[in-house]
Amino acid sequence: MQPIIQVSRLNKVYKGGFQALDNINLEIEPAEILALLGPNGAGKTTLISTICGIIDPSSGSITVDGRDIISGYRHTREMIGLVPQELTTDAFETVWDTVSFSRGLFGKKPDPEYIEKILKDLSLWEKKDNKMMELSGGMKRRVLIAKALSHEPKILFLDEPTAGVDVELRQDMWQLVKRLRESGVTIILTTHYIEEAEAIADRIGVIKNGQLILVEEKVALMSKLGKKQLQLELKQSLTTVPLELNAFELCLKDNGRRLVYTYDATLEHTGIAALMQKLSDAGIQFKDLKTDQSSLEDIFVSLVKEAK
Ligand SMILES: Nc1ncnc2c1ncn2[C@@H]1O[C@H](COP(=O)(O)OP(=O)(O)OP(=O)(O)O)[C@@H](O)[C@H]1O
Repeated sequence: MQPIIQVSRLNKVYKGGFQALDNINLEIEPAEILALLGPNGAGKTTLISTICGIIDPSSGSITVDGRDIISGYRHTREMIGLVPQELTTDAFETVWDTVSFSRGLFGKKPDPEYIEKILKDLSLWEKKDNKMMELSGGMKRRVLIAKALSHEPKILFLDEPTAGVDVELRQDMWQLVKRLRESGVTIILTTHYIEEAEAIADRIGVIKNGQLILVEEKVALMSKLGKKQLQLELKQSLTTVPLELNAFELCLKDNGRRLVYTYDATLEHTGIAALMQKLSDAGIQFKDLKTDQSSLEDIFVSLVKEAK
């Protein structure tokens, strides 16, 4: 299948010389949900703004639906809905007017039935005649999503969609994103919340210092979560791991005072019983033992550290 978005060797150097994107290559499939994770200032907003045509790339190319975003700007921009991070709406306009106006900006004929549907989907129907300034922060954020969907885009970018929203609204948004994907919309979101990526993404990309340091299927990434570590604090320190324990690929830490065994917790036979037997045969005694499980958060933190 042809990717709906293809980013090749993309670089962005801002005026003043700061390189915000460094040789980004990325393909996004139709109707997938891609979550972009990364620390503050990593380049997430710059990347999505460049794909949306709001920021000019310094070099490299981007195609959307097979068309170049610069030479085919009209078509590619029409394909895209963008929900920005900042709340930018006219305080005195009503919900209905602001959403309808956004549709008009794309030269689409008015379609009150469609606008009604999205307002209902976003639980905004009761507020359709309210002025923007009369809405809560979470509602304003939903209006931004309604605006982004007003011209029926095939691709939706959400820049930190649930920053500062309550747990209930966050769950609603996740449901909405999944429903949109089921209707064939491709979704790219940036987030600081690892549990958000875990809950809805098909793939996860990690950006650090303008570089895409990883893009992986969430399931594959999560399978790494099945890895657990058994930490054995030894009574007497070792200088090396005895040969007869080679099969367990143990790691010796803390100047030989700690042995670490990494195993797959999802397997029926973890190898722990066999390890215990071998340790006893070798006369290795331990004072204490504990297990650690890596979370997506650990994986993320270590990836970001490694990339320094
Ligand atoms: N117009 C600009 N001129 C110069 N530098 C900029 C400009 N916009 C962004 N930057 C810099 O580019 C880097 C990436 O910013 P960007 O907003 O893309 O990060 P981000 O990953 O979205 O961060 P956050 O999670 O904080 O929103 C930052 O160091 C930022 O200061």
